[in-house]
Amino acid sequence: MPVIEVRKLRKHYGGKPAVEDVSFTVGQGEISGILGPNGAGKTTTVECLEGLRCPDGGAATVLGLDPWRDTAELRQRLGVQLQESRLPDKLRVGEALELYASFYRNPADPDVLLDQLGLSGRRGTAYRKVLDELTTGLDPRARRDTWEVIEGIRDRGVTILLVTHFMAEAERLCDRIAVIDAGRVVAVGTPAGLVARVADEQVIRFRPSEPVPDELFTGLPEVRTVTRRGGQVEVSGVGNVLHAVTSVLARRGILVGGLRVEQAGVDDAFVALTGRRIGQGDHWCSPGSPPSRRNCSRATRGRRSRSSACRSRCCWCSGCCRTRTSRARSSAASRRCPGSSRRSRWRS
Ligand SMILES: Nc1ncnc2c1ncn2[C@@H]1O[C@H](COP(=O)(O)OP(=O)(O)OP(=O)(O)O)[C@@H](O)[C@H]1O
Repeated sequence: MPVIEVRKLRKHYGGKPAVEDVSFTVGQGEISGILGPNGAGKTTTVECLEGLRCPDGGAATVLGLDPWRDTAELRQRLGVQLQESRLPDKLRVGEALELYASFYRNPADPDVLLDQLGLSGRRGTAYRKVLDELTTGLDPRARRDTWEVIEGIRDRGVTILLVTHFMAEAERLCDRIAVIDAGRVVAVGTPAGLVARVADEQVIRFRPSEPVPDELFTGLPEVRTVTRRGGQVEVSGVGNVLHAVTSVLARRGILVGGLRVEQAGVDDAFVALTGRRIGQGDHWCSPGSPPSRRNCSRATRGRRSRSSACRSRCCWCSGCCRTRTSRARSSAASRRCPGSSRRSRWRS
């Protein structure tokens, strides 16, 4: 039996669809990824699985439990890395662990956790100080360390649902990926399986010596998509697309710099499946890089404050199942969930 089963999940906010038709399963001990651009419905889907939101339609079970009806039981068995969270700044690391341990009938051993996270000896340190230091140090190596922690948890038999914008992260960690766009699952598969769908595709990247209109390439039968990143043009296509593109440029006397030809990866599969690249108007950070003005595209970029959405996404939550509780709380109207016998104070 799958650990997570989602069937035709639907959730609207004020009549506007956030999740229209989401179905996927996650097996025991898998790391399963949910990948999609901003507003795709990832958070809403995960919040339904955590029992934070009541779906308007469809069904979801986690460990055979209904997240909305069996919330108390489910929370004894579910760990969630929230997208944002707050603790008193001066709470000590040991106290924070004891606080969280007090929520569970069979909590994890704090000493083992401290050891696994390289925080032995920090039990008496204020948690904010530890987080600041960790965040500053979350360089590509720290990111890989975090990936190893996640893999270690999986190796102990824990099932992980991971919401991420990082293609490299999804490719490295996930056994399977559900690609969500506009509230619908557009593909489910292994990273290799998704790439295989566009396996015959090549991506050509170059900087032209002068501006070139998209139409120069979109009219070629070999070309599938044309996208731009700054002055760089990316043309994806099949067959002898390299010859077709370079020929059309040569005929116009346009020189190219930084020419690179790549086989398709997961991000190319994403483009092929959704028709757009994560990063076009989305909050997008380069894999393996700490958040910075260069690689964070939202208004929060460049800010280093603790409350920065950019930082919380990039550093702390991109690798983990996460949700946006603040939004859930603020939008919370008391209402009855269809099929539920309980009334909630703050869920919507
Ligand atoms: N509480 C809410 N009230 C109204 N609309 C909401 C609420 N929460 C989400 N939405 C809308 O629902 C849609 C899906 O949002 P959701 O946060 O689930 O997507 P997402 O894929 O997680 O996006 P992101 O990557 O930005 O977190 C978006 O259009 C969003 O604006």
